[in-house]
Amino acid sequence: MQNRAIQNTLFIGGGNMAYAILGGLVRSGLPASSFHVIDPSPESAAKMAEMNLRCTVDWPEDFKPDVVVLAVKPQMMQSVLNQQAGHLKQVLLISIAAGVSVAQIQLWSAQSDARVVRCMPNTPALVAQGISGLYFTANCNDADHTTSHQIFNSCGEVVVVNTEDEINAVTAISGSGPGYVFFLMEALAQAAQNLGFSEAQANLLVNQTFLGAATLAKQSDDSFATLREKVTSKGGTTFAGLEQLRALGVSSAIQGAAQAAFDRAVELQKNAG
Ligand SMILES: NC(=O)C1=CN([C@@H]2O[C@H](COP(=O)(O)OP(=O)(O)OC[C@H]3O[C@@H](n4cnc5c(N)ncnc54)[C@H](OP(=O)(O)O)[C@@H]3O)[C@@H](O)[C@H]2O)C=CC1
Ligand SMILES: O=C(O)[C@@H]1CCC=N1
Repeated sequence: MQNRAIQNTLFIGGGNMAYAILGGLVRSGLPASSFHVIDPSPESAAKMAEMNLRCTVDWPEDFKPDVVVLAVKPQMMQSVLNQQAGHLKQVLLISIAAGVSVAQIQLWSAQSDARVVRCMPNTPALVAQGISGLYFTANCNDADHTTSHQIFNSCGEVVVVNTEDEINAVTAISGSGPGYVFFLMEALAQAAQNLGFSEAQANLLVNQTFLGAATLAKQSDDSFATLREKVTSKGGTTFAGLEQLRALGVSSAIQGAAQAAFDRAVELQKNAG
């Protein structure tokens, strides 16, 4: 059973990530009238209209939200919170911005006791296959926990972290993670085309390989390493391919990518302050 707050939620920022979360929420069966989006861009308004969601440039005087999701770029957060501070008293503030701290949100919204949740979702939320990290400030009440879980469970799975720094780590792994995965998919699809497949065939081969491997890994008790070994016949083709990945340092490169994303989240947090 949904509580009332989730059906009274305003998003500030209606870009890619807001669209994905709202897509998950609407597909979960919540009425479009539960939500309102503020975004100055006509493209965002058009995309929201596809889901029958109201999107305005200014604060809607006829919509009094219980929850406000802060979904603008980190660099915009200070000016947005300064501008909207008068509307944000008593509401639950859920920020999805990378590298913007609870202290900054409380300072910029002029509410030192604001109930703030830092959330790090990812774009597969759009197809209810997201994963979101949630960090709750101590002054969030039980209803805030329930509401936040309901919002992000409607878009996939939820992991609660106990320290704010862990949200930067979630950002580096699953927040940015789909970007790394799509990068790998692009590379494998290019390899398929190099071997003579059409673009459509290449995309089908790659899509189903990633989907199948991820589904198998999720449903299996085997570790990722064991699953990899089960594909790799002695002296066979996978072995030859993996040798090349090892020789080129792909594992270190991926760990380096996650570290760079983490460092950038920390840097954004420092610069924003
Ligand atoms: N994309 C992702 O995969 C993820 C993103 N995030 C976080 O989500 C947040 C949004 O990212 P993303 O959706 O990718 O970014 P987008 O640029 O797609 O969306 C931001 C939107 O906010 C709009 N905007 C700008 N100024 C204002 C304003 N004053 N009031 C209301 N809206 C405004 C922008 O309009 P305009 O374009 O006209 O400036 C744009 O439509 C970021 O903080 C990011 O860290 C978190 C997890 C994953
Ligand atoms: O790239 C970014 O900064 C955002 C945060 C995680 C995914 N996209």
